[in-house]
Formats: sequence, structure tokens, C-alpha cells
Amino acid sequence: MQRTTPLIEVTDLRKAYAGRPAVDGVSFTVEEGEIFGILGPNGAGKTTTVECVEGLRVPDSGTVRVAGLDPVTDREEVTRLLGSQLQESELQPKILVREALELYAALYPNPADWRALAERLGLVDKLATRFAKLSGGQKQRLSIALALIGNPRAVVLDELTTGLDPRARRDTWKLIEDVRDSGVTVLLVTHFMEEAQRLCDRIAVIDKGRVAAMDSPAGLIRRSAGSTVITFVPSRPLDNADLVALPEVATVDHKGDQVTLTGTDATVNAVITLLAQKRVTARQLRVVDATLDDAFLDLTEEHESATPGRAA
Ligand SMILES: Nc1ncnc2c1ncn2[C@@H]1O[C@H](COP(=O)(O)OP(=O)(O)OP(=O)(O)O)[C@@H](O)[C@H]1O
Repeated sequence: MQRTTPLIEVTDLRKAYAGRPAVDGVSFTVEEGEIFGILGPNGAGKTTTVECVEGLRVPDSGTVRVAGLDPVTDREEVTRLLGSQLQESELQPKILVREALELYAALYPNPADWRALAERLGLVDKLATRFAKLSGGQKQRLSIALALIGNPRAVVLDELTTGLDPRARRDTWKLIEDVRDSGVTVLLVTHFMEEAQRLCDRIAVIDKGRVAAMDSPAGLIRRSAGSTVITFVPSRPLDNADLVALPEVATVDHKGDQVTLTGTDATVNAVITLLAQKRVTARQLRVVDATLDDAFLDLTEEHESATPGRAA
């Protein structure tokens, strides 16, 4: 089978600030047409990584290629291929939406029709509105429009939905899917699990400057300690050691009377068998699939502080 060349290739990227590594050997590839997520806790190195992809920062070592080009030495061409989200500080508060669209369109050799973009992104009613008067969701829609105005092959969207209310966030997700469906590759930086799970085809989980795991959302959930979460209240206290001893159980946590176990489908049977042997009944039994949230905690250092381990 013929393999296509990835649109973005990052290999062993390293970048330190004042001797402190922010990005410490990150590698990933983004295929044309996908939404690729970079997910990680605060300070993990996500923004530094994408700024190296955009050519805004110069790596200390490693290579970055966008359609085979070096973002530092081929900056102009990469800027045309890669639409970047606007930083709020880049626009004058008094500029009208129409003026911003016209201004940005003028920067590119083959710009998209800005009126059609405004229509697509629901900004037609706002063309005569000043930037400062837009709501958070409208500013983000303008930001996406400006990222798309040069007809790029890929867009970089960094924490696009931070600060938006749940409805505006969901509307923005739909727009991001529309962008991907129109054939534009999306590199999405986020720390919202639900957003990453809903939108991304693949995700690199970055922690402390390194890639902790890279897979589809479902793959990340499967590879974390427990893809199934079981909670119940035993009719009488259970010995923690009996639960921990079950090979099917990944983690055990007690909160008041409630026991929470993680594992796989097989864990459910193992626990029910153990309870029968001990003549304990389970009340309020719930079995749910783990979410990306659970996988994330498991894959990153936050696990240590946030989730009690096996022997808790
Ligand atoms: N210009 C800079 N000078 C010095 N240190 C920096 C600079 N930019 C980032 N850092 C540090 O590098 C590390 C990685 O920062 P970066 O912004 O890349 O992470 P991030 O994952 O995007 O974080 P966040 O989600 O909080 O934005 C952090 O410890 C940060 O404090």
C-alpha cells in the first residue's frame, strides 16, 4: 500500500528556555485531512511545540517539516500553507469585522472570498461591529475565519475554546469539524478532554515536554490502566487486599462506603465472583466505560496526585 507523506513531521524536537527544557524530544506526524490533537497539562510544552511548527520559535535541535519545508528557513511559504489563529492582541479593538477580513485577505496571494467565509462562520450580521464589541464565541469565529483566509492546507488552533460558555464551545467544535470536512488539516492544542475526545482523529498526550502517548481517543482509553470503571457500595466492608489481588483489577479507590475499580470488561465478572464468594452484595452497582479524562490522568504525571493507586 502506498503511504502518503505526512503534512507535518516533527522529529525529536527540543527547545529549552534559560537551560530548562520545555520540549524534550517530541516526535509526531500529522496526516493530511485529520484533526490532530496536542493534549497536556499546563506548562507541558504544547504551545512551544506548535510555535516551532509555525516557525515562530527556532528549535534548539530536531527537525520540523511542513509539506517538506522548514518553517524557519521557508517561513513565507509555510505561513501560506499553515493558517494560524489570531492572538487577540493582534487586532485593534476598534477595527470592524469587515475591515479585519479585508486586511487579512490582502496579505495573501490567493485569498479565500472573505464574504463567503463570513457567511460560513456566521459573521455576516457582525461585519459592521467593532472587534472589541464581539462576544467570546464571535471573536473565536473571526479568529477561525482569519486563519482560513489564505486558503491554507492546515490550521493551527491553540486553546480556541478556552473561556467560552458550553454552547459557544459546542458551536465552535462544529465549525472545527466543518473545517476538517472542507479538506483543511487541523492541528488542535487543547486541555479539554471532552473536546479532544469529540474532535480529534489522533492525539499526542504531551507531559513535561515529552510525548506520553499517541493514539486515537479510543486507543488512548484502551491503553490506559482501566477502560472500564466499576463503582458499588458493598453490603459490608470488603478487604482491600482481596480486590487488589484480582489480576483483572487495575486500580482500587475507596470513598466513604463506595468502592471504585478500574479494569476491563473481564473485571466485572471477576468482581462479581469475588463478591459471591465473600457473600457480599453490591448496592448501587454501576459499570461505565472510561473516558479520555481517566486515560489522561493515567497517562500523565497528574495521576500521582489525583488518583490513589492500587494500594490506596
Ligand atoms: N518565552 C518563554 N520564556 C521562558 N519560559 C517559557 C517561555 N515560554 C514558555 N516557557 C516555559 O516553558 C514551559 C512550556 O510552556 P508552554 O507554553 O509551551 O506549555 P503549554 O503546554 O502550552 O502550557 P499552557 O497549557 O499552560 O499554555 C513552561 O514551563 C513555561 O513556563
